[in-house]
Amino acid sequence: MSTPLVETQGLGVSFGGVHAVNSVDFRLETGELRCLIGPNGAGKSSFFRLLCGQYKPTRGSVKIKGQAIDGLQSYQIARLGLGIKTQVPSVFDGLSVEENIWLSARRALPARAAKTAATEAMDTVRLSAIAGKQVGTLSHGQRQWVELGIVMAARPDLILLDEPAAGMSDEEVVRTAELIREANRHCALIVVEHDMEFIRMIAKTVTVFNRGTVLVEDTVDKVLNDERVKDVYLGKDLEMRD
Ligand SMILES: Nc1ncnc2c1ncn2[C@@H]1O[C@H](COP(=O)(O)OP(=O)(O)OP(=O)(O)O)[C@@H](O)[C@H]1O
Repeated sequence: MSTPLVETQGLGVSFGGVHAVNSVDFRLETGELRCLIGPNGAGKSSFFRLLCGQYKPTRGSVKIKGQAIDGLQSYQIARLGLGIKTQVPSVFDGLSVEENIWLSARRALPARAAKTAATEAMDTVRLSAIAGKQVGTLSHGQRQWVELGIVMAARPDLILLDEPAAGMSDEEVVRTAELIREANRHCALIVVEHDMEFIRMIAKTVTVFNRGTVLVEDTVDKVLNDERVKDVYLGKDLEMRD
């Protein structure tokens, strides 16, 4: 079997008596698109933070491309090919969409490769029509897409997205789903999201967290019909769009 892009074994982090993440064995292949769901407090954000080195594990390990990341700083983990939209290093409101995306590419790559990567990222997020617009003047949805373009421009192998559809209109959600599928032609993604309809639009495999552990991992249809999943969401609406 080939080396997975991400692999965790027995991964856990605790805060006092709270086991935010507990004994998680997780595997993501190169180029995969995976959604993480789970009720509030299930451990999804903590798991993300462990993957990018923001939290140090209390137990277990995280490997990216076969390399253990313990002891590495976040910037060193980013150099392994990890892009995180919630941590877009710098979005300059006074610069244009294109300038922001180009700067991100140039920070990560030599000049020639940066030009290609920036052009590709602009294509992926379909913002050519507003390439010259100042980012500070954009709508919430457009800004999210610019941020995705900024992450894409650095040519990561894996992007972590935390609730990319939050606060968006139905139309923006559909477009965001399309952009994520497009981004997935270039790299793997792990997406944490509460909006189940959005998950249906993008997901193949879904990992369900509950109380810090992986409850189920399966196709989106099987997961959404799984009695155990329905149980953990009991009393909380599975957020469905009409
Ligand atoms: N830095 C921290 N200090 C103390 N407790 C924490 C910390 N980070 C997470 N926790 C606790 O760990 C548990 C899991 O939290 P986490 O934010 O990872 O869940 P989540 O699935 O992302 O929830 P949500 O969907 O509400 O964002 C919660 O009980 C939370 O209070």
